[in-house]
Amino acid sequence: MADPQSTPAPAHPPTPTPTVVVDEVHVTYTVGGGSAGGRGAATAALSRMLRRGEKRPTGRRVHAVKGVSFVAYRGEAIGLIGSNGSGKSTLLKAIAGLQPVERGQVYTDGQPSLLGVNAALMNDLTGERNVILGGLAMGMSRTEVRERYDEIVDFSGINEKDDAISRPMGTYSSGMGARLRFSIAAAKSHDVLLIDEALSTGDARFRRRSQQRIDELRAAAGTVFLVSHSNSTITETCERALWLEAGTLRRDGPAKEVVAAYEEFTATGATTGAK
Ligand SMILES: Nc1ncnc2c1ncn2[C@@H]1O[C@H](COP(=O)(O)OP(=O)(O)OP(=O)(O)O)[C@@H](O)[C@H]1O
Repeated sequence: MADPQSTPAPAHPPTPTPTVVVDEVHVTYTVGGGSAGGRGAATAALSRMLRRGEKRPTGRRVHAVKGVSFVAYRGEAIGLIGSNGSGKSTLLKAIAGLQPVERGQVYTDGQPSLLGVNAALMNDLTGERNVILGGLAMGMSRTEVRERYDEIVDFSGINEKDDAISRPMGTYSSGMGARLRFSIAAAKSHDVLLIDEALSTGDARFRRRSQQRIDELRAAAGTVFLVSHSNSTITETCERALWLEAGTLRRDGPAKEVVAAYEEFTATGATTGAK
């Protein structure tokens, strides 16, 4: 009988589990066109009166994402790169379900969480209150938030010099705010974590810590998407990258190869669709 020690079972790589399927997605914004609601309602009404009889202008359409398709799998960290205005943030918002899709479909397995530099924390409240509210908003229980509180504050590093956590968030530098936001979001494991530029504002030490945490989140079977203009952050953090240009997917593959192609493209000054 064969010794089971000496004849290892044939290696069958585990079947990858899809977590996000983006199928021919189009996202369009309508800009202007005389919206009567909100802050400018009186001005809009006045300009309508003055223009009475003129043909009403229709809203200008910005086709931000144009037929993008890909499948993301459990355990992947995927970088999104591309010129300003190429549709990266819009695509993340569409995956998070925060931006309606005009055509096509987004399927996600589990709840996606979008962590943006502008993620809504309250400037008037202290860092401490924001950690609690942010934790609750992400679906943690009060007990979980209490248990993780010190860890979140330590991870953010914002209390290293003084007691910044007891100050209103409005007094933080943009880097400090971004670090606290990342720390709150990263305290919980996510099925699909979408990070928009949050890492680029931190200092080198914080970036290293964040990368480690992203690796842990991936190991906990999540999928991480990371939008960044730092090519080195993308290649250090992600093994796969998607390059968007003017709303279309130019390349999808190993991060190093995609970043190299993008660098070649930017070196020639051929950027299109820049804001
Ligand atoms: N709320 C909005 N209303 C109208 N147009 C928008 C809106 N948000 C984005 N756009 C437009 O959609 C296009 C894609 O923008 P998006 O922010 O997704 O690009 P991006 O690749 O994330 O850019 P950046 O690298 O500069 O952050 C741009 O032309 C932008 O002007």
